[in-house]
Formats: sequence, C-alpha cells, structure tokens
Amino acid sequence: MANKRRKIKIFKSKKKKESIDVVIKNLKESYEQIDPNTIEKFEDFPLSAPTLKGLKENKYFVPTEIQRESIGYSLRGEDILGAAKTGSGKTLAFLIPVLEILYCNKWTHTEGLAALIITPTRELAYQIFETLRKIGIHHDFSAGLIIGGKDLKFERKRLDQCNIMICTPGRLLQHMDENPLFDCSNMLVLVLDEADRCLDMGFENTMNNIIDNLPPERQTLLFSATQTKSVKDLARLSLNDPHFISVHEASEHSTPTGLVQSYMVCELHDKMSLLWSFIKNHLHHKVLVFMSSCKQVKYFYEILCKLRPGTSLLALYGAMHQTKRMAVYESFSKKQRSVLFATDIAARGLDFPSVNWVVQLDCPENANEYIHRAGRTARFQKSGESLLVLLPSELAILEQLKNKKIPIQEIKVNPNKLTSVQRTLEATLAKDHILKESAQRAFVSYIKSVFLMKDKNVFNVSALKTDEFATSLGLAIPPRVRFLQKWKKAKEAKKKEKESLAQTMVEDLNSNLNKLSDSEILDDEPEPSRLSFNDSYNFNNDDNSDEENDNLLTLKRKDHNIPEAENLEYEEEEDVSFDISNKKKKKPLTKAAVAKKMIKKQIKPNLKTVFDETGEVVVDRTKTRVSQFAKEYENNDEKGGINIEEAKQMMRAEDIHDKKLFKEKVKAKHKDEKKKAKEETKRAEMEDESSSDEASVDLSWLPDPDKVYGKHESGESEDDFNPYINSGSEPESDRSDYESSNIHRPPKRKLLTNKKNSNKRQKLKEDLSDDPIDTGLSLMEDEELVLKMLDTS
Ligand SMILES: Nc1ncnc2c1ncn2[C@@H]1O[C@H](COP(=O)(O)OP(=O)(O)OP(=O)(O)O)[C@@H](O)[C@H]1O
Repeated sequence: MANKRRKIKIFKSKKKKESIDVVIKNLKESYEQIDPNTIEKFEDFPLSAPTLKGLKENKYFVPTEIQRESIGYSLRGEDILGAAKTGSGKTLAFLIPVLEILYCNKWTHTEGLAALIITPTRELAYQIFETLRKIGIHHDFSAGLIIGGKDLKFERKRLDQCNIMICTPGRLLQHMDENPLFDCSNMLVLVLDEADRCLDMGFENTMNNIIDNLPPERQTLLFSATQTKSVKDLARLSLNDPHFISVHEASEHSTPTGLVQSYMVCELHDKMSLLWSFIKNHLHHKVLVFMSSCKQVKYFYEILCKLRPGTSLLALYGAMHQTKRMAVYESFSKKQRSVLFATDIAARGLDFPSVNWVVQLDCPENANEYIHRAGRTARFQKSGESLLVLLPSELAILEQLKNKKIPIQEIKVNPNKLTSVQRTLEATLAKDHILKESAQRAFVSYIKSVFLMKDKNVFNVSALKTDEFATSLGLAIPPRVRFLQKWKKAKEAKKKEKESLAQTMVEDLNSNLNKLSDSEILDDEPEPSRLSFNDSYNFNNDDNSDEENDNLLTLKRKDHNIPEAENLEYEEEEDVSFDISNKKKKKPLTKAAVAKKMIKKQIKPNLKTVFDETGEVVVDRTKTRVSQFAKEYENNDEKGGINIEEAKQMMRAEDIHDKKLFKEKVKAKHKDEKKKAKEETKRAEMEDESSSDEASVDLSWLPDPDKVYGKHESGESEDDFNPYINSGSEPESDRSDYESSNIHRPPKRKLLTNKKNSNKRQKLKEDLSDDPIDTGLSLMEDEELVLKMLDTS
C-alpha cells in the first residue's frame, strides 16, 4: 500500500516537473513576441504564475512605462540601460525579470547565487529587499540582504544559500574578499540600481574590484533616473550590445509632472531661521530636508527638537548606528506628518510614501543629485513640492538645472513670516555644552563640504560669510576652521611664488636693459625686483597672517602701492612662524618711521641705480650682491652684453642666499626667545621658593583637560574639528585643552602657595572627583574654580 502511495507521489512530481518544463518552454517562446505597445496589464507579459500572483496580491496590475518598455528585453536576456524619472517604478522593472530568469532556469536553493543586485545605500537595499519579498512570496528562492552595519558572521554562514543577493558595494566586496562561501561563478544576472551612482568616483575602486570578480557571461541591467551614458562606465561592465531604454527622453521635463519646483535665494546665516519658519508653517505636512553633512543634520535635529516645533522631527545620516537608521527609515515611512533631516543617503531611490515637501537646504552637488533629492516627493502619479535654497554665490547651478530640463521658479521669502531663533539658540547653547560642540562641528563640516565640492563655479568657499553663519547657529564665536586656514595659506603662498617668479623675470629684463645702454634714462619707479622675498613672507605692517590671508582672498594684491622704503628685507621677520597670536595689529609704517627703523637697525634699503639726463649716477640703488655667483657675475666685465639665462641664475642665487640669511636670523631669534623664557622661569621659581611659606603643591590632580575636552561623545574622528575658539591666541597643540575663549587660559604652572588657600584647595579636590568627567561641574565652572584659586594665590 505504502509502495503504491510512493509510486503515485513520484508520478505526480514527475508530472509536475514535466508541466513546469512545458510552462517554461512556452514562456520562453513567448518572449520573442513581447510588444510593449500591446501590453496593458502585467498579465499580458509572459510571466510565471507565482510572479503574477505576487504582483496581484500587492496591487500591481498595470505596468508603468519603464516596466512595459524594458521587461521584454530583460526577459530575452539582453543587457539594459534603463532610464526613467524618479518614482516611475524602476524597481519592479528589474525585480520581475530577476524572478523570471531564476524561474525559467529552474534555480533551486542549492545552486547558490543567481542574481546580484547592487545599490549605493543600505536603506535602498533594504527597500528593494522588501519589495522582492512581497512580489516573490510565491517563489521558492532565497534572498539575502547584504549591507554594512549588519552581523557579518551571520551573513557569512548563510551566503552560499542565497539565490538573490541585494547588497551595497562595500559589504559585497568584503564577502568576495574574505568569505570562502561566496561563490558567484554561476551567476546569471547583475543589476545596478542607481547605476550612475554605483559607477561614479565614490565607488570606483570597489566596483572595479567587484566587477573583476564576476563571471563575464552574465546579463547586466542598469537602472537610474539619471542614467550613465559614459562609454568608460559601459566598458567597465563589458556590456553586450546594451539597449538604452529612456522612456522620458522625449518629455518636456526630466522631473515628474506632479512635482512643483521652486528655489529661493537666501543668505547662509538666514538658513536656520528659514528652516524654522518653514517647519512652523508646515506642521501638518510630511517634509524631507536635505543638508550636506552628517554633523549638520545631527545639530539641526538636536537643536530644533529642543525648540519643540510642534511636529515630530527625525534625522537620518550615515554616521548613525544601523539599527537606528532602519528605525528612522521605518518611522518616517509610516508617519503622516513629520520632518526628516537627512544627508544624501536619503537622496536616491527611497520611496517614503506621501512626502509633501522636499527642501534642499544646502545646494546639491549637481543637477543629477537635485533630481534625485527632489524625486523623494511626487512619486508614482502623486504630487509634491520641492524647494531649493541657494546662496547668492550658488546661482550658477540654475543654468545646470535648465540644461537638464528642470522647470523651477524663483520664490521670495516673506520677511513677515520669518522668525529668527538666533537668540534662543544662543541661550540654549550657553547652557548645553554638548550641543555647543555639536554646533561647532556642524559649522566646520558645512564649510568643509562646500570646500570639497568639485564644481567651483557653484561652490565658492571664500564667498561664505562664516562669522554670520556661526552666529546664526547660536555660536557666540566662530570656531576655527584649520583646514581652510591651511588651504588659504597654501593658496596664498602659491600665488606669491608665481608673482615672485614673474617679478624676478621683470627684474632680469630691467637690469639687462640698464646694462644695454647706460645712456638711456631709467625711470624712478620703485624697484619691483626685491618684492619677491619680502612678498612671499609678507612681513609688512601685518603680523596676523590669517587676517592677511582672509583679506587676500577677496582683495587684489595689496602691495601695489607699497612705499619703496617699506620693502625691507628681514623686516619683522619674527612673524614668519604664521603664529596666529593675539598681538595687536600694527599700523602701517609711515615713510619716516621706516626710515627711522632703517637707521636704527642699520638696514640698507634695496637700491637701484638711477641716472640723470647726462648719464651721471644720481642715486645708487644697486643692492650689494651677496651670493658668490652674483658677485662673480657682476665682476665679470668680460661678458660684454647681457646673458639673460646667467642673469636669471644670478637672481636665483641671490634669492637663495637671502632666504638662507633670513632663516638663520629667525633661528637665532627663536633661540634667543627660548633662552629668555628659560631665564624667566628660573627667576620665577626662585622668587616662589623664597616667598613661599608652604611646600609646592602638585597640580597633577586637576582634571586632565584632554580627557575632559579632547574627546567627542560620539567617538567620531574629528580631524577637521577644533573646538578651540577662533581667538587666534592658542597654539594648535593646545587646542583641545580649553573649551572656550570665555575662559582665560591659566598659566602653565603656577603654584598654590598661600596657607589661606589650602582649605579652598581641599574643597576643590573634593569637588573634582577622581574621574575628571564626573566633577558635577560644567567645564566652565571647573575652569573658573581653578582660576579663582590660582588668582587668589
Ligand atoms: N506598476 C505599478 N503599479 C502601481 N504602483 C507601482 C507600479 N510600479 C511601481 N509602483 C510604485 O511606484 C512607487 C515608485 O516606484 P520605484 O521606487 O520603483 O520608483 P523608481 O523609479 O525606482 O524611483 P527612483 O528613481 O526614485 O529610485 C513605489 O511606491 C512603487 O510601489
């Protein structure tokens, strides 16, 4: 009896197998006849029953344009470059063929990886995974979500059982490199969603390595709203005669019809108020706000939460923990009204339902990124609005938008509706030290993001009004942006180097002309040649090199009218260290003052020979040559005429010599200073010893400022971030020691000597517990307490 039942079972499964074979055969034969023009419903496609069932259950009945146009080609096994507007259903355009390819190849669990879907962000991978789960529910394939931030070990063990893998590039490559279970040798299809992003510079190396590991015989499907047409990209993927299917190529606009787009010109320091006012005026809407860096998103979220706008606020950015990221993604998807602050990780592909507004608070990198960001609203036949906020210096992007067929109108902000929150922010930051640090980081990272943008026609870091921006964030004093200062210095130095070279050449020419004909009258212009040396260090009149650099970014060279006598060699050479000290800015020297100085210092001005009409020397302005080469050159009367090359060489030798002399002088000065400082300390110590009626007190128990201030709570690396305030009074090495310029920096070591203070000291010891962070006092209070003690000592 049992035998009979078994036989029937075997017979049944054989019959089923046969029928599947027949179904597959029929499906495959129908592929050739697919005509997009005759397709009205998904059922009109030759699709397998499980796929059709999955689509129907999820209320997908009618294919969108990109689905209708591309699915036929994909089913026939051709390579595709699919382009369609945002929100037009590209995900199903590749997921349906993926399921069908596996089905028609009778793929089973044991056969390993068949389809690889790569997307640039984790959230997008997750979203695709969820869609696949829904429409593929009646299939018998296994799918895996392979993204960073998840349990690597868990993924590692299960990877070989995965038929469809949805992944981000980094994690995929990690598995390819490290996981012996990863095997893609039988892979049938590769999909790149947001293909242009996957193939752009940010992922270039990773993607190249991934592609190198993939089998060359495979089908490749690329999809994006802004599809790549780069031959280089296509060559990288070794596409096989791909079909470029751009369904909206002929449409008037490249953005969805239901999307109303506007832009607004706004000063950087007005952005915070603008955002606040916007939120207050759209409390019943679902709004997505894009900013250019994680730290901005973090700060705006934190501070605006404190101000309680009356709607729920959320934040999504890359540095967040993966679990939190997913929770925020889910939460915003479900919300009817809410404001999500996000970086560009939310710009592509994410399909949050019913977003009313997309606000691009910071200018997007380019027109393509604009399209993706704005495309988070007005998805699939819905309507939505988009607002682009531009600085006056960023208007050049409008031309790019126009070229991309993006219809965008200018709107003006209604000043009556703008509510400034600056005072509230200032008050909040004054009370909340952590928030203040967050604001400082946001400030720096915004500037950094502008600085790093490729398109310098749109992004001009020099045009940013940074001080006002800092104030608008609630910061009383703008944080110092070290990388910018360095960059400005380097830029300045380069500029000066060029100018100096040009000057040298002019000088060569001039001196050659002089020598050509003594009888010719030379004008009495200030000699330009010696500018080169002084110019490159720019000691004149200004000992604050930072300020000088700032000015030079916006002004043309200031030294066109430098009086001749000011052009002194070695004048104020102590400033060469670029020490951003708080010295008072010196007034420009008058000619008389310079002359006085020259006499005092016995410095000879740079002179040049001037002749009168008869050829007599009126003023000998020739600088005495100092280098050996120059001396020989000048003494060589036999050379007869001018050798420009030699003259140039001579000038270079002079320059080298000048610089050498200068360096020596600086060194000597430093040595001198050190010596003086040593003597000073010695003297102070001796004084202390003689006046003290109590033994010296070791201050090592005071809180280690590095421990307190040097680390950030998030543990993120903050190479660009310097909490030291822009007072310019502290050397960089001390920057993390003291938190605010409100606090005077105590002397390095001062001894508590007075008996009267011992009680206070004891109290202070008690106040500041062993754990320096656990003092129970704020940083400023800590500092002030210590300072009071020191002052009274
Ligand atoms: N045939 C269809 N019928 C009904 N709804 C659909 C159909 N195809 C897609 N959609 C819906 O349209 C929305 C947008 O689809 P999808 O996310 O695939 O767009 P997209 O073109 O990939 O957008 P983006 O360029 O922003 O990534 C989704 O909510 C999806 O469920």
